[in-house]
Amino acid sequence: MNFMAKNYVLIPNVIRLMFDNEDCGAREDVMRWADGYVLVYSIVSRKSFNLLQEVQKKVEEFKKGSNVPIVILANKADLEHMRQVTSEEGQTFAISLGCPFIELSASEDVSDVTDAFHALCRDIVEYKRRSRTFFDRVFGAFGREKVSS
Ligand SMILES: Nc1nc2c(ncn2[C@@H]2O[C@H](COP(=O)(O)OP(=O)(O)OP(=O)(O)O)[C@@H](O)[C@H]2O)c(=O)[nH]1
Repeated sequence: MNFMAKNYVLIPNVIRLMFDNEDCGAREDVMRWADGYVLVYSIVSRKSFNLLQEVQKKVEEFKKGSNVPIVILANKADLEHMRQVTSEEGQTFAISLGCPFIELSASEDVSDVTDAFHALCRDIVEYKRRSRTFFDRVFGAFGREKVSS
């Protein structure tokens, strides 16, 4: 998936991390360099929702409270009869982080998943634009001119 916006072409490198246990060891470097995160839990698993909150704390720790882009995905919405986590709980969590919340069924409509990644890409572009420093803006452009000449 390519995502273009003004001065950026974003080529997402999607790495799937599973947090089924407490050991984050080898994944820590990946979590550190990521530009954004899609955090997924299953509405039929209270455990996955609880774990997600732990993962979010790790993200905050690695990114030093920099409000890095996150999208919360609540998967398996087709299994309503087995639901363990209410939509409100997911929504409240997302609101507390100030990030988008999408409840979906990956098995019923994959386009919702694509939309979620697009939303994240848009947030990453905006985040990078906002976090460019004065020196990046002035000398970044100057540096590029030198390289291309
Ligand atoms: N009904 C339903 N099943 C799903 C959905 N998304 C994934 N699954 C199924 O859940 C199972 C696990 O999917 P995986 O993609 O392996 O995900 P995982 O992270 O290993 O998740 P879990 O095994 O559920 O902890 C597979 O059988 C998928 O087909 C969904 O939206 N609805």
